[in-house]
Amino acid sequence: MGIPTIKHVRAFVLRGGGADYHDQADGHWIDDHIATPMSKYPDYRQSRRSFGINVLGTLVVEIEASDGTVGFAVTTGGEPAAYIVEKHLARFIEGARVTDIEKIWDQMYQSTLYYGRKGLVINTISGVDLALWDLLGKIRQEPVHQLLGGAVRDELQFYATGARPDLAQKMGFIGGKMPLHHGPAEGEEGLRKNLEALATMRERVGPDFWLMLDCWMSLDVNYATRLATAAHEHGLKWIEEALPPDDYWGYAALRNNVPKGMLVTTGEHEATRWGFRMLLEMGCCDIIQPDVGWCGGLTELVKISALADAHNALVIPHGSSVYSYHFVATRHNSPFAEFLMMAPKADEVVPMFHPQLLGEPVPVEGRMRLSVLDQPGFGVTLNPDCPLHRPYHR
Ligand SMILES: C[C@H](O)[C@H](O)[C@@H](O)[C@@H](O)C(=O)O
Ligand SMILES: [Mg+2]
Repeated sequence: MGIPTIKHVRAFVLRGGGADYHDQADGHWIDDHIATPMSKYPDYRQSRRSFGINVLGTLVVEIEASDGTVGFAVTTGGEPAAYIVEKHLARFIEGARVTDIEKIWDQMYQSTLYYGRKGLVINTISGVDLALWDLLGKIRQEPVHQLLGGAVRDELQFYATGARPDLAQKMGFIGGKMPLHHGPAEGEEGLRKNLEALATMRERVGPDFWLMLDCWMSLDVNYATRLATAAHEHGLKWIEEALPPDDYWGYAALRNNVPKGMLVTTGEHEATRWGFRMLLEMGCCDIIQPDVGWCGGLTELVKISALADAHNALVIPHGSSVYSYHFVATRHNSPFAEFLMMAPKADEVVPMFHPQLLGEPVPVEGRMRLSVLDQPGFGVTLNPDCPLHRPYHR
């Protein structure tokens, strides 16, 4: 029987958590006075939703093959991403074979170069790419990690991102990454509070549990250097995304400045092999953290990971649920993974993309057996209780 072709691609939008996981209600740790590049404006300091971190919402890409199989994926993109899928990218997808993943990726990328390259357009391409991998896995009745060449480990281990590394330690995670709460605009008092928060958590977790700070692009080289230097005495394992993504020169300087043994990490808002080539060749970081739903999808992340491997850099994808789990399982230079604690008080394990995906696995005692991922494709289905809206129906 011939290779099925793609009959339809459909783009829907969803609100309320899920892939746009910053889209949460009041009182959630993930929106509690976290330092950002907007923190210099007091009106936008308390809440990231106030400046629009959740403005896009979730893009759902659904791809239906000629044999009736349907693959899908979710990522951050919402209505503008749906427009790009339906009005632009659909022409490269419909009519292609389900195995034409590389060709479709190249045509989507090259055809949007004049307005894409990073951000929303690459998020959108990522969503289509992930849906194509899900579709191929479902047609071949294989999990995506097998399509990628197979797992290199039987179990994944996770660090937890959230407000409570002390609770994450009790739950069996290998480390805890805390959001930084104060940026340079809050001066010496803010720096002192940042360090007090770290010292308090170190006191609670003891000397060996990994503690990291996520700075979400909010700092400058001098502030980040002072923070890292002072945080060294509290055993900070890595300082994450201290600077804006385009400041490759700043990251290279920061990596020279931080105390020996402290890691510099970044990449969740970087995109494509060319962006990560810059980070790697300019010596910006020790660990790259691409988000597979934002960097170009799985097809691009495979290329990025090979580049990193040649530079002896680890690839620890920014938490993106099953999409990063299947990838991490297959890469020797991805020895652990991120799990974002999406419970409002970071006090229990809930699925990262809750409530959008049925069958979404979660770490147990900070770990995930590979067998949990042995379903066709990415092994999840869309929650029918989430009301899909197709804004650009064709
Ligand atoms: C916790 C951070 O502020 C972000 O919300 C988080 O999504 C991201 O930076 C991460 O590394 O998980
Ligand atoms: Mg981060």
